[in-house]
Amino acid sequence: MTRADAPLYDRVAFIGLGLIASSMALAIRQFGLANDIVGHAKSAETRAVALEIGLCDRVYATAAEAVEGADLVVLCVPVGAMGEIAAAMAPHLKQGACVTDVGSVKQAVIEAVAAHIPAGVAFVPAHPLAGTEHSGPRSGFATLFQNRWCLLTPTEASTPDATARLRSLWEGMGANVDEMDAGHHDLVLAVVSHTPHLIAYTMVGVADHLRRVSNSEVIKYSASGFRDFTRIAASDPTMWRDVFLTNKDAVLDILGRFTEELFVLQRAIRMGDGDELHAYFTRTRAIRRGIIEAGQDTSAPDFGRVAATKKDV
Ligand SMILES: NC(=O)c1ccc[n+]([C@@H]2O[C@H](COP(=O)([O-])OP(=O)(O)OC[C@H]3O[C@@H](n4cnc5c(N)ncnc54)[C@H](O)[C@@H]3O)[C@@H](O)[C@H]2O)c1
Ligand SMILES: O=C(O)C(=O)C[C@]1(C(=O)O)C=C[C@@H](O)C=C1
Repeated sequence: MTRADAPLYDRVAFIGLGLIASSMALAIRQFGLANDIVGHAKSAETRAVALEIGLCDRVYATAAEAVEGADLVVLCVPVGAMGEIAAAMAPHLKQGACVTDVGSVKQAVIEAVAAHIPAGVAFVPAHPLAGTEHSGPRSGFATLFQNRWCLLTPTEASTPDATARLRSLWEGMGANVDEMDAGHHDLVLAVVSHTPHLIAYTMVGVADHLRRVSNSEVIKYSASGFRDFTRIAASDPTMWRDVFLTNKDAVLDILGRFTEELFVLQRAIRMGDGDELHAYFTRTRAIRRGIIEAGQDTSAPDFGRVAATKKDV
């Protein structure tokens, strides 16, 4: 990636200075996508870190102060906190500004935020499909979004100009951008991200109940599959609590289907039905290969890897 010919925004304001905001701030600086970066974090310690490591030019103790004069406002807080923040900052937004967010769930964010957006301000929800299990201002890195998807779910308050500019920002940070309906987004993410996280949390919980996570055996022998589950299960508890509370219907739908599939495999194992198991695993292997052939970044140890055979990784 090279620097942009001209910055896309004069001032960008980040509300919440964790993994996604810090990665965006670093990428925006590296690729010259904005002139001025400001931020709001609740904690004085986070604000101090953001200045110390050069994420922000200025930091503010309130969202209202941070958004004053900003051309782009990026909400980077857990999904459950978006509505409260939107209400507090709304009267201070500049005319002509664009508000976006990076929440992992889209319908709930739109419901919580859209009503607060004043006339003359655009609102373009977004979701980068990139992350790690780490949190906070020191966890970001400028290459997080390279060759990853960012999904935009435009609303009635998304003007074509604001949407096109935001698309350019994500492309400028290395992402591939698609647009889709928020409800469809939430269903797709329930399949590819939310339910897999729940399964990882559950599997680590099972091992914990067996009292073998903290003692030597599980740690010592968890070289591959289980270790990937523990990475995922180390993700931020607040963020994921909010994801499950706000994408409830889609997750419960996919979880129901997951349970049915699990019973199919459970029955095959009980009945000694090797053909069923082999056919099933052949289908899942093909999915992994399809992802690789489609050129998706599989560098992070992810669910595709858990579902693949050892020969593939
Ligand atoms: N971590 C991921 O893998 C990932 C990927 C894509 C999108 N997201 C989404 O991005 C958003 C941010 O996630 P993150 O990983 O950067 O989290 P993070 O925990 O690293 O950072 C979140 C920040 O928000 C702050 N915050 C929480 N409530 C707040 C409030 N009421 N007012 C002000 N600040 C508040 C926290 O103090 C923290 O600094 C979430 O909505 C999440 O769903 C996360
Ligand atoms: O790689 C990880 O650690 C992630 O969990 C990232 C991941 C995902 O791929 O499911 C998690 C949540 C997001 O909303 C987007 C991306």
